[in-house]
Amino acid sequence: MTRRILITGGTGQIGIELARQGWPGDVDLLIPTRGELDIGSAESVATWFAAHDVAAVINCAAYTAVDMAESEVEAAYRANATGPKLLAEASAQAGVPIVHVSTDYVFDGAKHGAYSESDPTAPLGVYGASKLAGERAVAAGNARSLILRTAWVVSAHRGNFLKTMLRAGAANTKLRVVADQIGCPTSARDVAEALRIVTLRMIEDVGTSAGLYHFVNAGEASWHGLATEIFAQAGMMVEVEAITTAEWPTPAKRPAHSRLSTAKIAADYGIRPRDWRAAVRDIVDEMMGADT
Ligand SMILES: NC(=O)C1=CN([C@@H]2O[C@H](COP(=O)(O)OP(=O)(O)OC[C@H]3O[C@@H](n4cnc5c(N)ncnc54)[C@H](OP(=O)(O)O)[C@@H]3O)[C@@H](O)[C@H]2O)C=CC1
Ligand SMILES: Cc1cn([C@H]2C[C@H](O)[C@@H](COP(=O)(O)OP(=O)(O)O[C@H]3O[C@@H](C)C(=O)[C@@H](O)[C@H]3O)O2)c(=O)[nH]c1=O
Ligand SMILES: [Mg+2]
Repeated sequence: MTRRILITGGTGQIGIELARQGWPGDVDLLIPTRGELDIGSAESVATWFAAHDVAAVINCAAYTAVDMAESEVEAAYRANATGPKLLAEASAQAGVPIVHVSTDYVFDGAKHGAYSESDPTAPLGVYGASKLAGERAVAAGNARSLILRTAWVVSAHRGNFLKTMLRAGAANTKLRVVADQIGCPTSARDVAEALRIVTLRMIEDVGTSAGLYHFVNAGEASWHGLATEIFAQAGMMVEVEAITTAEWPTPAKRPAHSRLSTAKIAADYGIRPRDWRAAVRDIVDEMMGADT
């Protein structure tokens, strides 16, 4: 029997990589456009689930514009809190698991070690707060739920810091980038692989570990360190000046230290992420080889 998996956010960074994963032959991915399934609309979600039978849901749809969220509060909560709530309830109703993606921005960044799943959350901005509301709605709405927090996602697709740097570096010989925000740069492809593994386990329901998990690539960097590595890998001569957060004012406050520990997903799922530099190399190669 075919196992159908609903993937929302199929045009986003992680959604695109999920579609490219090597799935078992009996898995059929259903990847509706936002027009076909608007996760923020109760009517759209009800209509879609009435018309389709699925074995699991992976929610990669979200409002991800961190600075714009500060002024577009309703839009952020619609996609990041209402949407996950509706999907959790619809999947629970159908008796199937939901895997939901969340973010390091649920933390305030005051901790100096890596955050574990049991650390208290305290988002600094609207994006993080709306994502935290989404996490809670998913956990409350479906007992068979797994929330995967990731961070600093980069890929050859859509908008992300790596693509911003390559574009800015092509137009400027010198850039200024904050060096006092530390996190874990993470490949969308590697997140997608982790999502594939946990989702198949959730469907099979054998010794399944539901709940909260962190997945990021190994190592840590500042945005300045990430930019420097991107230009080195791309062979671009761009001078990257290290600046402080105060020297780059933005509408949203961002966590200073948001490294995530991956000890739990390693222990429960055997997932051991590679170093972020190897992940960046693959993306730069992909972008230099062909235009995506
Ligand atoms: N980017 C990052 O650095 C990080 C992301 N995350 C989380 O990972 C997940 C995926 O992020 P990423 O792939 O980068 O996101 P993108 O911004 O690349 O893509 C967002 C996706 O969500 C879709 N979408 C937005 N609103 C709706 C809606 N109402 N109904 C249906 N679809 C909608 C978009 O569709 P359309 O093309 O129509 O706009 C798009 O497919 C999100 O949960 C995000 O919070 C976590 C940590 C870091
Ligand atoms: C473009 C640019 C940004 N910056 C700074 C601004 C900011 O502090 C930092 C990162 O900028 P960005 O806006 O690209 O990153 P941001 O959108 O904050 O990235 C976040 O996105 C959401 C969706 C997440 O979930 C997080 O994990 C994280 O990946 O770099 C510079 O210092 N110089 C520059 O030239
Ligand atoms: Mg951004």
